[in-house]
Amino acid sequence: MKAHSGEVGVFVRIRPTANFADDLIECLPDGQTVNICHKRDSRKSHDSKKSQLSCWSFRLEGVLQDVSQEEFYARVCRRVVLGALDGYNGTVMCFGQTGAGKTYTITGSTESYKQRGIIPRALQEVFQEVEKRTEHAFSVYLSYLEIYNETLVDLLSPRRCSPHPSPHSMVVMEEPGRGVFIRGLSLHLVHSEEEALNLLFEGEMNRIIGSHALNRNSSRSHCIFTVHIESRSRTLSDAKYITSKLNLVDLAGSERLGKTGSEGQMLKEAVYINKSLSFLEQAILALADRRRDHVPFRQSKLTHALKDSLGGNCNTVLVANIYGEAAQIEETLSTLRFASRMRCVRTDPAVNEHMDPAHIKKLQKDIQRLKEELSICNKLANRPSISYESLSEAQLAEINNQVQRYLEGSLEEISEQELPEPDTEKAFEVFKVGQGSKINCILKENKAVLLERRTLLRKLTDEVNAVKREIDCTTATIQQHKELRRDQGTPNPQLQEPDATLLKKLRELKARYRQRYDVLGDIKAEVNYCQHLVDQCRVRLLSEFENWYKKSFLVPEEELDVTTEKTLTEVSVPHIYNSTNIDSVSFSIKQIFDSHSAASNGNHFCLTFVGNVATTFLLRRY
Ligand SMILES: Nc1ncnc2c1ncn2[C@@H]1O[C@H](COP(=O)(O)OP(=O)(O)OP(=O)(O)O)[C@@H](O)[C@H]1O
Repeated sequence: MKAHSGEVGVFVRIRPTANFADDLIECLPDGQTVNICHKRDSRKSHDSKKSQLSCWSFRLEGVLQDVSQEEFYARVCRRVVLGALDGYNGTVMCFGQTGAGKTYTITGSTESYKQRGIIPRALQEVFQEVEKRTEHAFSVYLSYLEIYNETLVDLLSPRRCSPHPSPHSMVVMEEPGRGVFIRGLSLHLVHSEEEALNLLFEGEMNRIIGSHALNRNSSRSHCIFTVHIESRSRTLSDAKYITSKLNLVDLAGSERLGKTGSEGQMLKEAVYINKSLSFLEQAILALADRRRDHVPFRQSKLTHALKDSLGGNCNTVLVANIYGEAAQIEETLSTLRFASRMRCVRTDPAVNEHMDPAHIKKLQKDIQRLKEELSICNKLANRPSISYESLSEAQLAEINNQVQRYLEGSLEEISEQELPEPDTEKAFEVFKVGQGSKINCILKENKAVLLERRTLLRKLTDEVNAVKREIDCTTATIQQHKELRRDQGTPNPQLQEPDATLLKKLRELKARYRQRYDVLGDIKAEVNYCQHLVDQCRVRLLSEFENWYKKSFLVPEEELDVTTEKTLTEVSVPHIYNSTNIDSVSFSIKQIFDSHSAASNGNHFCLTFVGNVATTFLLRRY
């Protein structure tokens, strides 16, 4: 799903009633506008029967009247649910007066499957998607929070059965990287729609039982059902994973205190509800006002718990439930005012991506192990040591140079194998002019022959292609002549003079083509053979270098017995300077070279030149 950057999606849902106030509520055919007319008693008028008519127009994302639960879910919630599976936080929140249909919308009617609400449909969709999206491994957790009179209640708490459940142990917390969460609220891992629905029913049941036990009205609380989703790629073994929260919120009904005539417990409940809804409204006003940099989220448990679920990086949808009877017109009006304010809240949904440090460590270990395995495989396959490290600047420059020359045509092939590891680069140069000089010379010669043969091959190919083009052209001309004469009705077209010349030319061209083609075949075979020789030489050069390098640099110190005077062994210089950097070897050799004899560790060495190259040296020890 694409992030819907913009404003909060605000929808109006009208509860069906036989007494719909047609004269006061008008839903326009655009499906987005609802007009409300309200007759108020005129205070100024002495005649109490006289009343003033005021009208308001509200334009929202959608006004839904007489829509089924299925259609409502599809139009309003599906995108938010799918977004949550892609890593976007989502909130669907129902607001409205008591009895306007919030619970019906969020949970649905228990009477029929068809009338199930947003939560069961969202759970079904989540698990259907989890099945479909096989390239990701999903973990789904559920939590169910109730806020009653500023007290947090865990509707799925495993400790609910305890005789002293402690509702005060839960606290709304905020942590960088984790956002807002409720410390102490239980999270339940679910693997299927069925498991998830069982938890939903359990939570509903706990809500009813709790309200009976504590003598309170179950619909006088706010409820937040949250689906926590975590997903990791099964195909990419990266340490990234995404998380999201899908909050499905059933707010307590808003109502006027005076209207209900509540007292006692009911009055207390109504005061708490109105307070928290008014704080919600204040938070929304602050969110909608871009000049404000402080939003008073902490004024109530509800706003604090919903801090990162109202606008911001969240896909937020508000459902304003209204009851379209004339007696409820004031509540309808206030619900729609709240809804239109919510429309001004901006959202900028973003995927919640995280890095897993434990996974990074595991990947580092895997890389190390794989490198070791690879190195063993290379050794067993007698392959020269291959570097899997990123290339040095010098190597990159060399590759660029080779590519450039290849494109210009002065280089026949780009040779990756000739780029040894940075540590061994200098050693390789020494080896090529020293012990490996013979095979290196052969390689160079073979390469030169290969280059020359390839150039010839290219020349011949061009020639053969040119002859072929000429043949095609001559054939086409002869054909054109034939057709022209046939159209003109000229007798015996084959014997025309111009054609005889063309046919002769065609015969000559074909003969040349055959001859050149045969030569081309021979040259191709030669190129293949030379290529084979070059490859062989290259492998030999590199494997000999590897052996030399191992002997020279990697032989353990204790194996170096230079005290036996009798043995006459030829050792290359780096062997003596075991594990010494090649620069210091070159420097030391220069010193030895100056004196033509050297004493090191009490042993005598004699410097020998191989060929005429001063940089090629062997030490003879006695
Ligand atoms: N769209 C609808 N279609 C059919 N019946 C509905 C619809 N909306 C609400 N009702 C019915 O209206 C009654 C009141 O709805 P509901 O309990 O959902 O209201 P509420 O806003 O949650 O109230 P409260 O704030 O008291 O919890 C229920 O019997 C419900 O089945």
